[in-house]
Formats: sequence, C-alpha cells, structure tokens
Amino acid sequence: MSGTSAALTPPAGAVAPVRHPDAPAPGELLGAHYEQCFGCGEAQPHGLRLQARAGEGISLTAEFTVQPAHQGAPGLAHGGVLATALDETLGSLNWLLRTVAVTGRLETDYVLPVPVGTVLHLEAEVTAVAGRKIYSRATGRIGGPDGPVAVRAQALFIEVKTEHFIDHGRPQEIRAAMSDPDPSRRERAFEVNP
Ligand SMILES: CCCCCCCCCCCCCCCC(=O)SCCNC(=O)CCNC(=O)[C@H](O)C(C)(C)COP(=O)(O)OP(=O)(O)OC[C@H]1O[C@@H](n2cnc3c(N)ncnc32)[C@H](O)[C@@H]1OP(=O)(O)O
Repeated sequence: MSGTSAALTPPAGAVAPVRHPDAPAPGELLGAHYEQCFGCGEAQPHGLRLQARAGEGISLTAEFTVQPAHQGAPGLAHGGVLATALDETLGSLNWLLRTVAVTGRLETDYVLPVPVGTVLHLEAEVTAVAGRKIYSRATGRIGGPDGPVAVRAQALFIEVKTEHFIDHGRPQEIRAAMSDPDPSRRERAFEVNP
C-alpha cells in the first residue's frame, strides 16, 4: 500500500493547497507543457500523450491509452510507463497552483496488470503544501473512469525556480522551449506566479 513512507506524510504545519485565481477552469484541458515531454508532448512519437483536464479544487483527471511501444511483458504496459503516467498527472496538478515543481519522491502501487490498448483513467489531487513541498496522490483505473484501480501513487513535489531547468537542461532544448510559439506553454514555463 502506498503512503507508508514518512517522507510522504505532510508535516505538522502543512496547509491546504490554494487554487490559483488564474488556474484553468474545471473541465478545461491543460494541454502539453512542452511538446517534447515524454508524458504529454504531442511531438513525442512513443510518448504517452497524456491529456489532463482541470477538476474542482486542486484536482484533475487525465487519460492515456497504452500503446504497443509501452510494453514490458508481452501485451502489458511496462511498470515504468505507468509510473510516468502517474508522475505526469501528479506534475500537472502544480499548474493549478501556478507553481513550477519537480518530483522528489514517487511511491507507486501496481494493483492490476494493464493490457496494451487499455485507456488508463487517472485522477489526482494535491493534499497539502508545506513551504516548497507539495504532497499529492493519484489513482489510475481501467475499464472506465469508475472501473477498478490498477495503479495508485503518492508523491512529493518540490517547488523550483525556472533556473532549475536553465541550469541543468541541455542548451538546445532550453533555447527551443524559450522560443516555443505557443503562448500558453511559454506561460507555463516562464511566467509562473506563485
Ligand atoms: C526553460 C525550461 C522551462 C521548463 C518548464 C517546466 C515546466 C514544468 C515541468 C515539470 C516536468 C513535469 C514532468 C513530471 C515531473 C518530473 O518528472 S520532474 C523530473 C524528475 N525529478 C527531478 O529531476 C528532480 C531531481 N532532484 C532535484 O533536482 C533536487 O533534489 C530537488 C528535488 C530540486 C530538491 O533539491 P533542493 O532544491 O536543493 O531542495 P532541498 O533543500 O534538498 O529539499 C527541500 C525540501 O524537500 C525535501 N526533499 C527533497 N527531496 C526529497 C525526496 N526525494 N524525498 C523526500 N523529501 C525530499 C527536503 O528534505 C527538504 O525538506 P525540508 O528540510 O524543507 O523540510
């Protein structure tokens, strides 16, 4: 069962997350934050192309269809790909806070095998915030949004400044991201308003 790690338990003094006033409205698609992202980018031929939609509060839903390129065992999704789907969904929550954050810890339970061709229906929410630390959890269901839980995760994201990417990323991709013609993606990358 996930959530056993002390690092994933919000400390005393953690507060409820606050939805940013400019967060996408409930029901709105978030779109990719970066076209080359393996989780959500539309320019990644073997990526997950996960699509996340804002929910109420600090929650969202997302979907991804397991492709043949995502196999581990024959005909089944690779566990690392499913962890990517959870990570991407959880990471997308930070846009509802208008905070740029990276995964510090991701704890995953694999409950059911997920065959190729399956649509994974994900739900995620932020549960607490403590300074730069953002605590969140997610589930992935198969057979429909109300189907059985196949995977679940708890995570700790850590808020970072844009310099995190500029200092550590490869220069050619950083330059390309900075000149992205899509204003909403540029905004998600550079105009973060905590
Ligand atoms: C130009 C480009 C545009 C870019 C546009 C970007 C758009 C937005 C894209 C996001 C992408 C989305 C994709 C999905 C999300 C990923 O997959 S993100 C990629 C995977 N994650 C990473 O690469 C992170 C690698 N790790 C690091 O860089 C650093 O360890 C971190 C996480 C920034 C933390 O380092 P730090 O800033 O020095 O912070 P540090 O003081 O060590 O820790 C702060 C607090 O967090 C706690 N903490 C830190 N790490 C952990 C941990 N692993 N476990 C438990 N606690 C921890 C510390 O104990 C500390 O707690 P307190 O003492 O405050 O109570």
